[in-house]
Amino acid sequence: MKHAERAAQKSPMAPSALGVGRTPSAPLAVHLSNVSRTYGPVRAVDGLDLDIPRGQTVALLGRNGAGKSTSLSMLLGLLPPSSGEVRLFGAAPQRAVREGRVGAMLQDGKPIPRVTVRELVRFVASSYPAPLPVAETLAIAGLDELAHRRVDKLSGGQAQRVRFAVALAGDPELIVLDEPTTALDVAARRAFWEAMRRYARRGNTVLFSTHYLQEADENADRIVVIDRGRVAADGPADEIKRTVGGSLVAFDLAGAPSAGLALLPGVTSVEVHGDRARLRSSNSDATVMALAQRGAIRSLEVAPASLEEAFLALTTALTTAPTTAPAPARTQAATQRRTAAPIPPHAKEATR
Ligand SMILES: Nc1ncnc2c1ncn2[C@@H]1O[C@H](COP(=O)(O)OP(=O)(O)OP(=O)(O)O)[C@@H](O)[C@H]1O
Repeated sequence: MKHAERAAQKSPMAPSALGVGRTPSAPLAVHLSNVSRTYGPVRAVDGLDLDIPRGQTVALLGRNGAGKSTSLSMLLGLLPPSSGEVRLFGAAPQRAVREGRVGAMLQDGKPIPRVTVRELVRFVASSYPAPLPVAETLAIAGLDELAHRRVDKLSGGQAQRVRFAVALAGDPELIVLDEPTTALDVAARRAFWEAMRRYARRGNTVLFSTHYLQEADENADRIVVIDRGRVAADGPADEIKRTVGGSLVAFDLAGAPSAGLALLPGVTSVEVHGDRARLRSSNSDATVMALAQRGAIRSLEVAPASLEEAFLALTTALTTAPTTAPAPARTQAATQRRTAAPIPPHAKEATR
């Protein structure tokens, strides 16, 4: 079947084609409304709102302990929220999972010994009401060549693609991936994302968490940054970079003092490494003019902030325990205000 046809079948316009016993289509694949989860005194997720329309690929970013895995577990119905509402395709997550509409690849999970890749995928597919044909699953996951190999004898990257195939076997419309490429080498990561894009091109919805910001930038239509269990930013990568990250202005101090740089127009943070100063600016034109007036333009460079810069501006380093008390919801204006916060000096090490 052609991709376009399959995508059309999965559209809200064609509810009858969704498979035996599936609940009627809803426009949203994912709906989380004011969802919170506490573990004793730790508030891991704190009033999270997230709507994902069908067909979108969304990356969930956040520092260690930000609440990503907890959010994904609640979304999949594996963990009950302390409060709030979780719906997948307009129904309870357990129902969507039972109907095969959701596939997941979580952080844990060991391969079953002594079965081949094809046998495993066939077995998993047989447990769903309307599975994807095994050959199609193997092709999407890039496992044609490995179909006859034992799953417990594969490399880490190959095993990860098998886990992806297992998540695909029920022909889900939504796939949830928790740090899917951790510990994979560059080639294995590339192969994995190619497989994921083949799946997404069929009109499916993808939600993945990652610490590799470049992967999010390259593979997601939309990025949701979580900080202390809340949404700190939500939008296309370019928009987040532009509105949150601002620009980076770097120049050689040439022996001049760095005092006062933080007070220049537009400057929101200052880093000095040896003789090189790096300023983050929300108005690079004004910053450069002011530097020119100081005569500080040796080896001047102006560049848009990377997603990593924006991410660092948005998230708080976990130097202390995660929040144990409710904090005010972060609005768009609050997000903008946070741009003014200096980058914590240790922040670069805190993200991979
Ligand atoms: N089962 C648990 N019991 C107690 N606290 C937990 C439990 N699971 C998670 N937490 C705490 O909840 C917070 C959020 O954890 P979570 O695993 O959701 O974060 P994460 O963003 O997925 O982190 P990472 O990037 O390190 O995987 C952390 O402070 C963590 O220590």
